[in-house]
Amino acid sequence: MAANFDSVPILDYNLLHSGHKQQFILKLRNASINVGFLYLKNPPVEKEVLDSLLSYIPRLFELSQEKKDAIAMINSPHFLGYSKLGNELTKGATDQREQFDFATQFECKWKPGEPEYKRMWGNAQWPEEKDIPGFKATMLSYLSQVHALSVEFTHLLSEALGLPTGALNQFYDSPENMQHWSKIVKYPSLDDPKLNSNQGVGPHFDSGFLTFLLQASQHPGLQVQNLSGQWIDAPPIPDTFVINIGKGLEAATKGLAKATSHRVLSPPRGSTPRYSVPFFQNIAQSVRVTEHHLEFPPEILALKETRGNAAEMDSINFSEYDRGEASGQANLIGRVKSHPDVGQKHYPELFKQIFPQGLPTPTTMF
Ligand SMILES: O=C(O)CCC(=O)C(=O)O
Ligand SMILES: [Fe+2]
Repeated sequence: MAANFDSVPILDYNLLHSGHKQQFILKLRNASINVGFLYLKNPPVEKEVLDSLLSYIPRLFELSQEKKDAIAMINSPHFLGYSKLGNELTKGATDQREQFDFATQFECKWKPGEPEYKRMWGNAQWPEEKDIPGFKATMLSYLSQVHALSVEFTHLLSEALGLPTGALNQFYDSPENMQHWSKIVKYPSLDDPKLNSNQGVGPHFDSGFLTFLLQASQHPGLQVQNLSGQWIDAPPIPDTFVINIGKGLEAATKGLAKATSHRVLSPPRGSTPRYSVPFFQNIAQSVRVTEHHLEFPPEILALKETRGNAAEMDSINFSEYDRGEASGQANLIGRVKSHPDVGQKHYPELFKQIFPQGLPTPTTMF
């Protein structure tokens, strides 16, 4: 029997600084092995920065269509920029969300002849300062605070999995050689005449190490799939982030830490839009996780056996990690599948391998 879950555990960051670190670590062990998701209450991000970001989000989407299109993702070999509603696919079906993909600051280092995936990291496209003064600075300080938390979290996670504190550092390059992604997402309600399904985002796994999600409005809609395939609600809880494990971390731990499928349902009729801000922690692009071996204590490995494995899931996969691909390549394939038009323009050879028939016709699933 698989160890199933029927809710997402809540871990209080304050436990770490009030003499209860061990309690936190034990909860993190359970969450990472058995659930793949957790809420982090009282995360160490300044309230001022959070409030400022929250107040910018509706204004960002209220920019004119012309200004949004000026920074469209199709301009960017880095898959950064604006995607209009219905421009993104999850497992071939259209997602009903509008979004801006941003990232931590990074100058593209790719040179012709080097692996293509290195071209994927580079400058974000930002709206013009005069159109939304102060937004870029706010977003960058938000990203740098969440980034600091993500580094701390990999250390906590190492301890939770019975490893030395720095054991996961081998998957990282020095900070100036790393880029991490984030995006700001709007899910319109079913009142929007442009919607042709309730798939805010379809069932999927995240690709990287850890995701730190800010649910930026008070809407339910996020759901997490448990081992028997049921969808468990993960509604917004004040002063929390939702943190989940990506396929990269799952592969690096040979399935001990679990990546969990999740999705978002569009807000119902009569509702205001739902907003969210995920931060995706990357690992070094050249790392092949299959070449790294982590030595877990037997009593921790035994917990994986007790958990068991999930039934087959209707979610997109990142099997490239297990096939020995560089993590950058696994991510690039994921991006081309999600944004085929951008892939076709900037990575035509890879695009042809993935979509030999040309641009896919999206399916819808109301
Ligand atoms: O918007 C959300 O709450 C989740 C988004 C998500 O899972 C993703 O973009 O990977
Ligand atoms: Fe996700």
